Amino acid sequence: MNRSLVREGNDRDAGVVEEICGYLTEQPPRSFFLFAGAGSGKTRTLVEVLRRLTGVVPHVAGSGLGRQLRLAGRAIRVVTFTKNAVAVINGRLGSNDLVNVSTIHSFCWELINGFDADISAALVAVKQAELEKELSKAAAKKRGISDTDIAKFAEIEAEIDQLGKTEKFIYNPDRNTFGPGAIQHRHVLDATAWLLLNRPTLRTILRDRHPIILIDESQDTMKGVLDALMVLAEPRGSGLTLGLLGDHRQRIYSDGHSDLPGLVPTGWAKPELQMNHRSQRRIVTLINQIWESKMQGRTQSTSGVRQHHRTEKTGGVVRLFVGDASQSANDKREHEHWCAAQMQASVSPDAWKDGTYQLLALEHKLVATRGGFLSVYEAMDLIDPNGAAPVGSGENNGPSAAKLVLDELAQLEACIRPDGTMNESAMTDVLRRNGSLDDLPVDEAQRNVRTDEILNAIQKFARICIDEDSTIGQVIEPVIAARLFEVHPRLAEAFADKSPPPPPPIPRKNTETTHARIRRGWCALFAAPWAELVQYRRYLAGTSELATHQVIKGSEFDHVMVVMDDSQAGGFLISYDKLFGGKTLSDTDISNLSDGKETTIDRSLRLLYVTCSRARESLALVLWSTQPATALAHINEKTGWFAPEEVVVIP
Ligand SMILES: Nc1ncnc2c1ncn2[C@@H]1O[C@H](COP(=O)(O)OP(=O)(O)OP(=O)(O)O)[C@@H](O)[C@H]1O
Repeated sequence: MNRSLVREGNDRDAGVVEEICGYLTEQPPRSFFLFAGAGSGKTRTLVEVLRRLTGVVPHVAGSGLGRQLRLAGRAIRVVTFTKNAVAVINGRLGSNDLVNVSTIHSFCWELINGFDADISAALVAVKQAELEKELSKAAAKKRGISDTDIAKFAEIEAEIDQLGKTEKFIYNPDRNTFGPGAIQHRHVLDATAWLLLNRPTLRTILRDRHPIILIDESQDTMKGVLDALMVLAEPRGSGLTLGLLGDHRQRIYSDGHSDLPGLVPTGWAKPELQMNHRSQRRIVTLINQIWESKMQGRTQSTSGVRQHHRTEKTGGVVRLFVGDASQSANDKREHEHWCAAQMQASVSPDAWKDGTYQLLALEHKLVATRGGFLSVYEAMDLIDPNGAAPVGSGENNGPSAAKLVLDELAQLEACIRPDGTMNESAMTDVLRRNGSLDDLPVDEAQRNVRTDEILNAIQKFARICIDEDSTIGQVIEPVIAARLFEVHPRLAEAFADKSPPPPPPIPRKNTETTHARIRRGWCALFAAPWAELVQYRRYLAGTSELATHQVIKGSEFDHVMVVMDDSQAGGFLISYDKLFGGKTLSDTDISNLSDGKETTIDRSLRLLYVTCSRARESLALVLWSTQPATALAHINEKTGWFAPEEVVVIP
């Protein structure tokens, strides 16, 4: 179905809702891929389609579909990337029994939960494939299979054995689950993808429940699940219709397909949203230019819809600040404040004050450095790499084994007055809430002994807590000794073990067993400053003005500063310095390029695209380059992205 009317201005996309309703109500219905760029109003489009298909807004074909769904007890399934997105769609849609909205994790778990024997078979098959991959990787090593490799194989084999024996699996889509039978997010997605392809009953159940599935952020949706659903949706009329919404320019996870639009079957419809309702003209122009730039080192195509800004959004301020990467982290932080002051002078006196702009960093380690909680973050990352940082798709509570320091002790610390004394009534509340007073002895004398023990421990805790030099190990010592709270067995065991940490592995030379990594993490956590926890907890809770690109999916802010500092990024997959010409391409980049494989430039460009497109009004890009003069020359002569007055040298 083509849009019969050519629309202009802000109404350019006004026909897309009707177009999609048409595809989904045709006989047989037609799957589609909606190309929806940054700020294009994807959520609004989705909600308007759902309203029409379920009879909330009168629509002739839509109300017919709604009636059929209701009579058959079926519902349209919407899969989104974050819990927040689920809440937004449900909020806008209102109560509607013909639509189920959930994250991909909940969707998959609802589908497979209870089929324990099947989950076991699927996970064993997936792990077996992983083991075979590890075996052939190790066998190909020049120096032969190492002892650590053998230990790693044994770990995987033990996992396979365990999974094969598990009779009941437990899982919570919103947080990491522990204990017998507990499986993690990745397992649930892997098992679902495997089962959809290998168990016909599950396919029938899915089609019976949800004849239409709409998937938001499809560019980042785990390939395995997406592929399985795409198989089920073919041929047209198979009983399952898919609607994928996405923007390949905004792909930031390696889980997603590298070229989703290229994989969409030919019979699918491909509607497009062309507007960017979010940003001012200058920002929209910049993101168009970034995407279209044919720079050296790029393999991904420049395909994608050139966006139009709203007619009334004709302003916007963009600056690129370039400084020397060899400065200390503290100097960089101070200079970033200086950049904010320059932005304030260019934008308005009310903008760019502390707390009024969002700082986006490349990755968690950089945020942790800027936020002053690097030791705690690195330790938590060793303890549980999946739980240490906020990911945006669920509640971020940190590693669950470290709950004592992240939760109960934070509550207790909040009862300490600035002079170091305790607010006793607040403290009693905390103890009561956490069940610490439940088991007081009945005998009065013993009861008094126990209460004294508790009070002494709390006083000691308070004293150590307010000392800025205290380590986490020192603070928790009296708490554990007096058994003030229930302590996770893994924390208790790690604290009791006084052996030194194992040495860290040499990067790219040797691997490390999971056990050794976790042990290093606990040792690092006990040695880390207690004072860092405050910032770390804020970061986890999402209340800090610092964030990484991963958690800002779908978010928007008036003023955004993107800090680009490869030296503190802690990875080699991304390099802004290469993107802006401060560094030349490596041999690996050049070999990837000639093999047509994704390069550092491809990944860095997409990240830049995502971060820049979060800004509504103004955008400051701060590049810390190893060769600032070379980068500046490249920026001015080669990119064409910035006017001369938009490029500022950091003194
Ligand atoms: N038709 C519209 N008219 C006016 N404003 C709109 C319209 N559609 C969306 N907006 C506004 O534009 C902004 C971006 O919309 P939204 O967050 O839904 O975009 P998105 O497509 O999800 O973007 P992204 O993929 O970048 O997260 C929001 O502030 C939204 O309220």
